[in-house]
Amino acid sequence: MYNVKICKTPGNDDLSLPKQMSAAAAGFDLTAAVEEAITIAPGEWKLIPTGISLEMPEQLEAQVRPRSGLALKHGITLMNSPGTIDADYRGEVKVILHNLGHAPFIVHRGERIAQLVFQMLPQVKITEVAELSSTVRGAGGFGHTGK
Ligand SMILES: O=c1ccn([C@H]2C[C@H](O)[C@@H](COP(=O)(O)OP(=O)(O)OP(=O)(O)O)O2)c(=O)[nH]1
Ligand SMILES: [Mg+2]
Repeated sequence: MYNVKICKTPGNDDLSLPKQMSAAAAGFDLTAAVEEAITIAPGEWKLIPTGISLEMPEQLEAQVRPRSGLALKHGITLMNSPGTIDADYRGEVKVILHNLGHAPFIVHRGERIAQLVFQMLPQVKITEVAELSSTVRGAGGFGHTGK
């Protein structure tokens, strides 16, 4: 169990903290901290504040992921899905909502717009070498094994 601290950004005391909607939900739903409802036209994307900032242990990252219901019903996804929240980021978590649907999408204050999933990060050190080991796959990729 990891302890993650959450701070509400000023003016957002009325909003709920990121919340799991079932006992073992992977995601903590994020709410829109827009002052007034805003509209995202079809094809447009907008940066939406969530009203929180985080402090998590360095072994973790947080991913911001779309909600499947909004994707299925309204074509709403995230421009950079999954968004990456670094453990040393102390700013407000924001979400780049992208309307791939055919109708304008209205974001209301307090609406659940995305979800935060915490992940373990392996510690990695990068080393430059002249050559890599050979494998059967080699450089084959991008569908080279067929459909
Ligand atoms: O969907 C997102 C993605 C990022 N961030 C914040 C947290 C993250 O730690 C920081 C930087 O994100 P990223 O590394 O993806 O963006 P960048 O374009 O590389 O910016 P930077 O140069 O600040 O790292 O922005 C969000 O709030 N929401
Ligand atoms: Mg970066």
